[in-house]
Amino acid sequence: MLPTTPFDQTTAYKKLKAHHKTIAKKHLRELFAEDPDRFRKFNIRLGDLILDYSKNRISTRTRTYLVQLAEECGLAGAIEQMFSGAKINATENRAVLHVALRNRSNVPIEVDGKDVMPDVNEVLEKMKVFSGKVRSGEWKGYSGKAITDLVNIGIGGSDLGPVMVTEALKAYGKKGLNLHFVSNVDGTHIAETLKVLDPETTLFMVASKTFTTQETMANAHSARAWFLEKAGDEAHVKKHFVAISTNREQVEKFGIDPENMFGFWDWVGGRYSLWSAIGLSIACGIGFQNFEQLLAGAHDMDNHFRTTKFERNMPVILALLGIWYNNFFGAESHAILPYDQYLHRFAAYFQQGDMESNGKYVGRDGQPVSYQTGPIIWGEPGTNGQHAFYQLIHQGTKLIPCDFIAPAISHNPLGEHHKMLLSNFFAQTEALMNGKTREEVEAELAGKSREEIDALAPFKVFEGNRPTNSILVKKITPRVLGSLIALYEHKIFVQGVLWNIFSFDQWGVELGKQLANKIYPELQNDWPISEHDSSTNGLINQYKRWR
Ligand SMILES: O=P(O)(O)OC[C@H]1O[C@H](O)[C@H](O)[C@@H](O)[C@@H]1O
Repeated sequence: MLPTTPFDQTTAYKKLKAHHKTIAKKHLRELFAEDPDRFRKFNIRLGDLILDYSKNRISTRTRTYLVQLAEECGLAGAIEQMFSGAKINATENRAVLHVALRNRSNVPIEVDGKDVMPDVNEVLEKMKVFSGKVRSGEWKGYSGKAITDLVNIGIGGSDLGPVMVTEALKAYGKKGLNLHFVSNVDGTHIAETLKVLDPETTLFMVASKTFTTQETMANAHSARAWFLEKAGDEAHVKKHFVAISTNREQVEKFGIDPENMFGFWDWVGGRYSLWSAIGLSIACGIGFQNFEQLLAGAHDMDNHFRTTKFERNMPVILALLGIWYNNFFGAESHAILPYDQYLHRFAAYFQQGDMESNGKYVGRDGQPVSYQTGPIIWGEPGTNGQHAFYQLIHQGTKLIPCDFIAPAISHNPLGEHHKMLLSNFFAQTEALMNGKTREEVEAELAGKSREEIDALAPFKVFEGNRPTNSILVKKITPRVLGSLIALYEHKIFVQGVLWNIFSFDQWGVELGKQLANKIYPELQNDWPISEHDSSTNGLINQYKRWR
């Protein structure tokens, strides 16, 4: 179902364009001074999460127009299509049903007339049994010892989600069971990982939706060779290798017992797959009950997203604010800044989630779009970011909307640390909003000569008016994390709908794979190459001389 009017031709877009001219002149300080009730008007709470979006360059009128934009672009219909299993990933002719993976209500969801929930639950049950055995020590390696180390071998969506979540929920980890993640085809990654491992007590999880990804297959073969060097007998492989994939045939070809295969389906996108069997390392790391809590948290957000009016709908509001800066203020990037060390891979995770989903210039009608689509996503945890790149956010020439995320309760309540951390969290959004006026700077420099003040003051003035969202959560529990991830997933979905692009394919990634596959055979001998441009030839030939 394609929208009839392009995004930038809708009535709401035109209204927003005109409205932008007035509101862009306003300072956030003025908006707050005019309306003491902004916090109440611009916050949304769901369970243990609160989104305060009052420090944005918006008024209630902006929100009204943005919501109209969503309505005109057919968002309500699009949400229903996704939840009901329509094949909205049209270029691959697939449904998009990560919501089914965490559908704790078990209400049937059909794809091609078949309810997917029994299959989903069957795999969850298998994950429960397996993770239980690994954690309890019942699962034994070939020499009869319990497993002490799990190595997830996967890349992209088969790596980033499990890494991010197991790091975020490290406080729920199990002593004596260590998790490792190998993704890069650079031999250093697997070599350094294996250095500290013992084949007798190591279990590899080869995670790949397609089971053909070059990097993952190369790492899996090297892991197998390393294992067999000590274990000797091929028959031992089944105690130390499991597969997570949609491709049974390739799994068998690799030599992994189908008994040890955890399946999922083509309607699970790689970057939305941590809720599926791809989350097996998560379930092993934090325990299946906690994994279920993670699913439950996502399900809470799914229900909120599906049923709440757009004005009060967290993912919709986050998405619309992103569109406001991206398409009206010309912002090119968006920073995600968690004030929580456990969330140190959160921004990296959503680099794939967002940029692989919405990094597209062709609309759903096959024509190039006439407006900006997905932003550049980046970020690091606070306070480290403050001492690195915040200078540019405060005083640079670029507008960078930021999401600040923090838990009220720390898992590690050590002395005054958490209060210090949170005082930075609150202070930064306030400072980004207010900036520092010339008067304030002069007051600060009181006592210095007029000459000194005039020389220094321009550099110490901050114009402020930098927009931020604050997401304050009670504590980073599995349930809260589930909601938080689903919040961003749906934000991405909403933006894709409004920009009228296909958010669930990734043809752009294919090019890199094809090109590498073409050059790979050319590196098998020492003959000079002349088939490429002079730069590529020059580099390859130098490499051949040096290696
Ligand atoms: O899980 P796999 O089939 O090995 O795919 C791993 C990754 O491959 C490519 O990079 C895709 O663009 C990603 O979306 C995917 O997550």
